[in-house]
Amino acid sequence: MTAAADAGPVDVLLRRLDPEVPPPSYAHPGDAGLDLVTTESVELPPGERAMVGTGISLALPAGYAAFVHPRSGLAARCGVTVLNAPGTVDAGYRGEVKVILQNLDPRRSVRIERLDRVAQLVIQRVEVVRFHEVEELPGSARGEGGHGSTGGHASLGKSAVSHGYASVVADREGQ
Ligand SMILES: O=c1ccn([C@H]2C[C@H](O)[C@@H](COP(=O)(O)OP(=O)(O)OP(=O)(O)O)O2)c(=O)[nH]1
Ligand SMILES: [Mg+2]
Repeated sequence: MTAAADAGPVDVLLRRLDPEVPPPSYAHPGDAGLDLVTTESVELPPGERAMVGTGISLALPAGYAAFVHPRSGLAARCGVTVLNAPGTVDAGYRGEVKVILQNLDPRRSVRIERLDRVAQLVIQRVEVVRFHEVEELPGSARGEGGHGSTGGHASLGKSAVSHGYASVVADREGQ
């Protein structure tokens, strides 16, 4: 058993702003996400977004944050995702947790009903860092390579694999 599992659950203060909203709970032991319902009914035409309430507010312990993630079932079935995924709920935030939903289906309108489970909250420990500004950063195996430097996706074609993504972008821009 790990040290984290030994420590047991982290205590989080919860306020329910709507008595019909169930307290967030894990569907199965060991799940990372706590389903969030919405208190609002909204119609989302193709491409549209809406910020909806969840009927809860939290006081997370210092050193923790809650992240609003999409639900994969809603995304796969209806094309509805969380626009700013993952939304960040700061430990000091005392307002209602909101979800910014977007319908990415290009054709179908999606109706969200009050008390539908629309997103999931993942609560995690976060580090507080202190920056030390320097003129030069220490070297590393990766260096400045990024954004596809290790090889392109098949759909980018051969050049992406042989030259890296940066040169594909340059080709497209006619450079
Ligand atoms: O999906 C989200 C994202 C954020 N929030 C709340 C909690 C968070 O602590 C606060 C601020 O979020 P963020 O920092 O992402 O937004 P901002 O645009 O930077 O606003 P601010 O200037 O208030 O920080 O809004 C939510 O309820 N849901
Ligand atoms: Mg902010």
